[in-house]
Amino acid sequence: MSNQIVSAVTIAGTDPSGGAGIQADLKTFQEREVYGMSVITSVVAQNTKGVKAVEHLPIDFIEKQFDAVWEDITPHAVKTGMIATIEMMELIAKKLTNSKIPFVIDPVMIAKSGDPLMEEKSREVIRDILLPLATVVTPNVPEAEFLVGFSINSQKDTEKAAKVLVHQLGAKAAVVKGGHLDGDAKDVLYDGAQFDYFSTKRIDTPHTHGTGCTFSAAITAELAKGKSINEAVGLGKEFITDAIQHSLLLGKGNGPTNHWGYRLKGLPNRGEME
Ligand SMILES: Nc1ncnc2c1ncn2[C@@H]1O[C@H](COP(=O)(O)OP(=O)(O)O)[C@@H](O)[C@H]1O
Ligand SMILES: Cc1ncc(COP(=O)(O)O)c(N)n1
Repeated sequence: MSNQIVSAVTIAGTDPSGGAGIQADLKTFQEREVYGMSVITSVVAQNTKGVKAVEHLPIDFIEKQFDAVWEDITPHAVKTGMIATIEMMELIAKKLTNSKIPFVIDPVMIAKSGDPLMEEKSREVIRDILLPLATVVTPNVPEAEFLVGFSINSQKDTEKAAKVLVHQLGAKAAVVKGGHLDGDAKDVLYDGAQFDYFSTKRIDTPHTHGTGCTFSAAITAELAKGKSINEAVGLGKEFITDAIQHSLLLGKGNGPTNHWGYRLKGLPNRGEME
């Protein structure tokens, strides 16, 4: 792929304050040297303090955006973030059923601020019609609990959930993220054959707005380049850790991560520099 421009597309909602959603995904693609494209599902009036309003785009307009990308520039990988309604999920399933490119699903349900980003009745539909198409699904603990139907309180539960996501719900691989558990930030990857663990010390910061979006976008970018699932998750984990470590002191709530944080490796974080 050395002379080829690698591209990826994100299908998701927006964050005008720039830390999550489409904006976080495109910044991440850019930092990973992947040409980023987007299909917007919902326009969200939100910032680091929370969600103020949501407008879903009409389904035929989402389809027009999708077709505008695909008829012109075939992406090397695709990811989904916020997909709020059943109709949006059915559209994406229709479009991606015979797709051969890697497909990362970040099953966004509730923002860190506690605001719902997916209609409750859609949760079973993403599980039933989209998960079987996923190359990698990247739920956080509450999302994984909903998808598998049992609570997750330990590493054993996390491993059990990852197995269910693959063997019963049809994803090729699952990363259950440990951001919401106590202790180290330990993510568990299961690829249908073995477990791999990606763990870092928990960084003591409230500035984690958009961490899930950024992590899954980095994984998508690496899969677009042809990396294996294991390599892509490892690189994604390094990327999100540096982004949290050097998170920006922006906003009045839970601030955004720093998408160029990897360039500051080894340097003091912003808080220490102040
Ligand atoms: N405080 C933290 N310190 C280090 N890593 C974190 C922290 N919070 C989340 N992560 C990591 O960020 C990634 C996204 O996880 P998470 O925040 O759980 O996602 P989501 O945004 O979907 O809730 C995971 O790799 C997780 O381990
Ligand atoms: C459009 C959109 N997609 C995803 C998230 C989740 O990000 P987080 O859980 O960090 O708030 C968000 N806030 N907005």
